[in-house]
Amino acid sequence: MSVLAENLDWGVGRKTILHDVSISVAPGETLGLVGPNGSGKSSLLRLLAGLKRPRAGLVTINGKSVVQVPRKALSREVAFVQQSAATETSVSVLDVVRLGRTPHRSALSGWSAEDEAAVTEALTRVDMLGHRAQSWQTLSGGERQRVHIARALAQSPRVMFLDEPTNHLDIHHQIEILRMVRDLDLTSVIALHDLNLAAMFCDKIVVMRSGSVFASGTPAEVLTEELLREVFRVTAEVNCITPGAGPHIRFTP
Ligand SMILES: Nc1ncnc2c1ncn2[C@@H]1O[C@H](COP(=O)(O)OP(=O)(O)OP(=O)(O)O)[C@@H](O)[C@H]1O
Repeated sequence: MSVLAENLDWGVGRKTILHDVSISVAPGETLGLVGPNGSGKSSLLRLLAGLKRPRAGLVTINGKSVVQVPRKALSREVAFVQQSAATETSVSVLDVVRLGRTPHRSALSGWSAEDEAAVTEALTRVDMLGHRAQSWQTLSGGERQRVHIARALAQSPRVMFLDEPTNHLDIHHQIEILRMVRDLDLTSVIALHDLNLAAMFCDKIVVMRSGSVFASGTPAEVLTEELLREVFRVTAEVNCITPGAGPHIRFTP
């Protein structure tokens, strides 16, 4: 499914938070959203997921305006892993991931073998099946993050929005989660702070600055030494070590 944002404006009160933002994600593509703190990445993801309405502009997923699709129907296609999402504390890991199946069930339908298979597969993919009976409250920060990703996967979405999904994760799980999202047959938009991971796993990168798109393109086109200096205020060497792979950034003191 394609995701298209056209000329989005959004703000709170008199404050403009996003201005004239346009992005386009082709079916199956993984788009990385990068930018300094406060540049508007989470706000843009909320607009893309239909949780907020833009003041101007339009978000369409597969040609349909997200704010016009009923929420349950949207949840069958679109999953959103939000930053530090909260969960009721007195539930098990399995309960949390089972919630991901809600959009696919009606009031009358029982728990099906398909639901069970989706939950088991999601837990396996994030390496949390062995924790399924554990209370969510007792999980570590990285384990909680992986369970929230599993809940989104259990939705069997065709589009996924992820807000800093690698937060709290050790380097093995950072790489595994991003590899999995890239390799799944879905369209994804991922807000990320680690520019080397963005270069490794994203087909395209959009760089946000002060609520607007500063640059967009392939990692090699976008992640230049000049852009890193101008947008992120860091000096770095950018090298393409392996032909065909993304650029590698070495930050210099
Ligand atoms: N509801 C709100 N009311 C007032 N200001 C807001 C609101 N939501 C976001 N902002 C402001 O909008 C700007 C963009 O915030 P946003 O969370 O989208 O940035 P971000 O790029 O995701 O940042 P970070 O990298 O720190 O997570 C920030 O300055 C933030 O303080």
